[in-house]
Amino acid sequence: MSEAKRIDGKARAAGLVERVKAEAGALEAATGRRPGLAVVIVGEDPASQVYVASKARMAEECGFKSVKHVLGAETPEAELLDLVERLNGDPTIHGILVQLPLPRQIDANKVIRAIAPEKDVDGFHLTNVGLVGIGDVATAFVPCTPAGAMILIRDALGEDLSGRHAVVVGRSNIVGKPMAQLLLAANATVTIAHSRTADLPALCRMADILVAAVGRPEMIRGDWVKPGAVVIDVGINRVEAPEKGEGRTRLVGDVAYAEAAERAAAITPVPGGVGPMTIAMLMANTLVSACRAAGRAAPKF
Ligand SMILES: Nc1nc(=O)c2c([nH]1)NC[C@@H]1CN(c3ccc(C(=O)N[C@@H](CCC(=O)O)C(=O)O)cc3)C=[N+]21
Repeated sequence: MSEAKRIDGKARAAGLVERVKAEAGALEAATGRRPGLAVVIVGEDPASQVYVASKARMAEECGFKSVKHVLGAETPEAELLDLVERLNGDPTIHGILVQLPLPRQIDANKVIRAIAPEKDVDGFHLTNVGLVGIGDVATAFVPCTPAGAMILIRDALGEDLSGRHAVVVGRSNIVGKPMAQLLLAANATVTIAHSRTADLPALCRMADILVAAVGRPEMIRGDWVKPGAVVIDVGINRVEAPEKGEGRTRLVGDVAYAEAAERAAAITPVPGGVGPMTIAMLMANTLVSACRAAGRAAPKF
């Protein structure tokens, strides 16, 4: 039985971060300006706290100014909108990320629309969504998770995906839809599947590129994978791990890794796959925003 190549997203992300760091140094040397990233978190969700902490750590690692705003879980929407307005007007801040999900009293769509599109390093604002929609991925801020996944796919298969069938399982605005659009922009033939798709296993077996973004632990089984496929697992699910002891947990993806690895040509692990790439792309987007604000040509990632 042949074993798939394990795609090392952690190492690839570290390489990207090194490049971001070097470019940030060059920007500062030329203009005296440092990229600035503001991360806003509302409420105390422990998982969110961990992600926010790693984003702040990585920003500092890149030599960025990094600010974190932690607001109480009961914060009114108007107060968050005020903060976004202040960050929009702050010339030392080039990227604004409002951690999702938000508490129920806050309309996330309204908040995202309040972020200045040129500081929307998550790529969630309608302007950036529209730019990706028309295929202008060079101008847009592309959402970090699909952007990072796309780099791994290009590493495996090259720039041009003509003739390849990509199946994206999941239709969210933050992963599934933009992922499909990026694959289309690279000339892949794209199918978007979701919970209402008929015979999902059979459809997945047709995929040369299989992207799993459903949020269901190990839902995609080994026999759903076409032999030789490239499998990108976007899922990050925390499950109980009694084998590690009472009350312990571990992370698994949306793909049953060991089974799928027996058939795939290449596959991303969880952890250590798409997750670290997401954070690296956030740094890349923030650097690009700072370069644009300084009127300098931005590097391509
Ligand atoms: N406005 C907004 N933008 C986001 O980009 C955003 C968000 N809200 N809300 C939450 C999700 C989640 N997310 C992750 C990023 C990296 C890892 C990551 O690096 N994971 C590591 C493992 C981390 C661990 O061990 O817990 C890995 O996969 O190897 C995970 C999750 C970004 N998100």
